[in-house]
Amino acid sequence: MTKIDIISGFLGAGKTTFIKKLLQEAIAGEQVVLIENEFGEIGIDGGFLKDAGVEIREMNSGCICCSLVGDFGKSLEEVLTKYHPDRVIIEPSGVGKLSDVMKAVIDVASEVEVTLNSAVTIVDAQKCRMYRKNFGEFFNNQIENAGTIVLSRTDIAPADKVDQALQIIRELNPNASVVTTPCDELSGKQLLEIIEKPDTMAEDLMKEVKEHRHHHEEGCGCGGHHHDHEHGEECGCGSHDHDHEHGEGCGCGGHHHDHEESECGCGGHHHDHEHGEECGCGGHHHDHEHGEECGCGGHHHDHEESECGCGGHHHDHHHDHGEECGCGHDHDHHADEVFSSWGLENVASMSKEELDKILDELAYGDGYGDVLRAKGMIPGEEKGTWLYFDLVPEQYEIRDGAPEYTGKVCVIGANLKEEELKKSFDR
Ligand SMILES: Nc1nc2c(ncn2[C@@H]2O[C@H](COP(=O)(O)OP(=O)(O)OP(=O)(O)O)[C@@H](O)[C@H]2O)c(=O)[nH]1
Repeated sequence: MTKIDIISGFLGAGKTTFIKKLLQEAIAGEQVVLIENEFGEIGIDGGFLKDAGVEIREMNSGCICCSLVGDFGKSLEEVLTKYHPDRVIIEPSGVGKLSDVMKAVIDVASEVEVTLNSAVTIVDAQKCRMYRKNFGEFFNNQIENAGTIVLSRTDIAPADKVDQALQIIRELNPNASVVTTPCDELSGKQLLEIIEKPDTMAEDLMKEVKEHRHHHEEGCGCGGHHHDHEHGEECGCGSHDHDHEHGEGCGCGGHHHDHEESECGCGGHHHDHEHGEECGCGGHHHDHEHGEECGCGGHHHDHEESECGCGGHHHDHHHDHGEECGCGHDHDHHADEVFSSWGLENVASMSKEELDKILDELAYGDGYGDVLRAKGMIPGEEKGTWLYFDLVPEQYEIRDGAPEYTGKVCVIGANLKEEELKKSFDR
């Protein structure tokens, strides 16, 4: 049965680096298909992985978590039937919600014989706190749903940053295995062993799928999206119209739940859940604890220490007592409400010094907006030389690389100043 591994992580966390290590050192003999979902417009990662003989599917036109769920499912099914690979590695976009990607896989698993083998999240040890504070809605979800968390940059991060990151991870997900040893010091095989350890989240979901499949086989045969589940039954099927009885948890990722006796009254897209009930459904909703009412009619609540950067409606609510937000904004934004990307092809040559000056501003200044990730390959001044770069906040590198067919740049962030980017790169 094909194994599916999801390797998630925020923008620039180190997903590709980690996948390359697995491919080279742990699963070299297997037939692997990699499905990459880049948020940026231009697929820049693809090139070097192809050299490893891996079949790559790029999905660059949106986010698996949002509108592409259906397309993603189709793409995954196609890959499975066409290649019958031993393993499919999914690299969701850095701003994808892991729970959504897991649900999309589970959806496919109810139709095709595959198993969700692992859900891994790579977390940048140096920037964990900052990302939780500013982009908690996306960042926390990736941590909360992971079976294994791999801390990246523990080779360069100060010890106190690593401790801080660990503390945050433990708050959000007490159960995941956490790799704190720098990946360079571990072999790919060791890493694979850790991620293949029984992953309760993935296992629980798979159990639900099997039960669901069984239920199907038994004879609904409708092929459609309407199932009734009895008390205490869990479906996890990711479809949209289910009736669940009182107190039942569904985890289905759909949009219509009927639960009695609770009303938030906020006018947002949400589900009603009983006291202390958790839905985890990935729908548009707010979490209100016990008898809390917001009644604001708007869609965003600000919680202390959190900024979403989405430019939307913000209200200040302080949800005390057993508050569950943790980030917060337990409200669903689509990634493209918060983040945008800017890309350019046919970038003209520039000197290393010129590029360094631009990258310095991208990484440390605010002249281009809140830049979270930039990468590219640009012809250097001397004929035949190429400058490759990788950037995350407060960190970048420029390295020499092989000629590409054209110069490309991709920048991802919040509130990007596109005019300024254009002035710098499109000269
Ligand atoms: N020092 C150090 N650098 C790292 C580590 N992991 C990743 N990097 C660097 O961080 C940059 C981004 O790494 P990628 O592996 O491309 O990150 P990603 O998560 O795939 O990025 P996107 O898919 O573009 O969001 C690269 O320059 C890597 O060399 C690490 O553990 N230590």
